[in-house]
Amino acid sequence: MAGREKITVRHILKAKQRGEKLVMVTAYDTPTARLVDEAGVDMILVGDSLGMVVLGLPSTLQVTMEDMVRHTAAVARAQPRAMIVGDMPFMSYEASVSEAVRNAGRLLAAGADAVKIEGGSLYTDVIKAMRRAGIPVMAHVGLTPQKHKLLGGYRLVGKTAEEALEIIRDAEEAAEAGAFAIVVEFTAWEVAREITRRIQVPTICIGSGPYCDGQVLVIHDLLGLTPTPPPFAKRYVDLASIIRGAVEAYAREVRSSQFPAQDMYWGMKNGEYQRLQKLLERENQEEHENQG
Ligand SMILES: Nc1nc(=O)c2c([nH]1)NC[C@@H]1CN(c3ccc(C(=O)N[C@@H](CCC(=O)O)C(=O)O)cc3)CN21
Ligand SMILES: CC(C)C(=O)C(=O)O
Ligand SMILES: [Mg+2]
Repeated sequence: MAGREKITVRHILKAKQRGEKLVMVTAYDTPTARLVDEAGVDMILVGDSLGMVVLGLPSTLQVTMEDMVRHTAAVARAQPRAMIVGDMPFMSYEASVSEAVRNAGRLLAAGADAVKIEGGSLYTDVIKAMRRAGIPVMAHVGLTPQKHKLLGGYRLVGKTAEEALEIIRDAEEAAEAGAFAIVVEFTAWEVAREITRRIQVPTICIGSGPYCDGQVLVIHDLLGLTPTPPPFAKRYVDLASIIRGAVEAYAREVRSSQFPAQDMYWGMKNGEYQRLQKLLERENQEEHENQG
């Protein structure tokens, strides 16, 4: 998508009508948000994958509103042209509609342009209430990692006609309730294609094939910083090797006294070192006099 102006919900909807693919990637901090924005992505997802790729947590279930507010604010400080989507963490929108709207409001106040919730049919009340509050909301269907315990792990979903139908209904009802886009995660490709054909709002896919209006990837997977990435995550660069190599070079140079070299340290003003020596000598003498 060309142009310099801030990307809004209108742009995202128009992209589908024009047949232009949408590009989304995660970011969790200011410098990364700046870089992915300079690369020209349409949307930055401050994902709750934060917990797994940045905070070292076992799953996304441990991620809190406080985590999401802090990292959404960090991304917003990059002032990206891309739309910032803040993931609603586990238990921030399930217990009640009013709590969901309040928590979504916190993410917008932190700088998000929209929020994302995991679910479809079961969350139409939440989607409608957010719309009523003027909060753009993205839905997320297929594999929903916050429900991995119920789903039985992080597996491909929609492989049977019954399961496929359920996912298609999720997407349709979320769109009907007012979601402006739908993330379709790790479904059989036919399911994502069917959803993409049936709904007016764009589908943003991850691990669900090419017949979608856009794609999303976790930045650490794309950069090669995830030790065991999901099978659908393409690694565009091996940053892990690059980082390890750079730090090994630094360690070598410190141990061999090559770093810091002459051009990387600085001295006092002319004559000041000699004056310092005299000051130190005088202090030494005074100490002796006081003792004796
Ligand atoms: N780094 C990262 N990238 C992601 O895309 C991502 C996260 N983390 N965390 C949140 C969710 C979880 N996702 C995942 C995680 C693992 C698999 C995966 O490895 N699937 C295996 C089977 C694993 C199992 O059975 O336990 C597969 O081959 O299908 C898929 C999606 C996608 N999301
Ligand atoms: C995998 C994407 C869609 C996500 O929800 C996240 O990064 O948290
Ligand atoms: Mg997420």
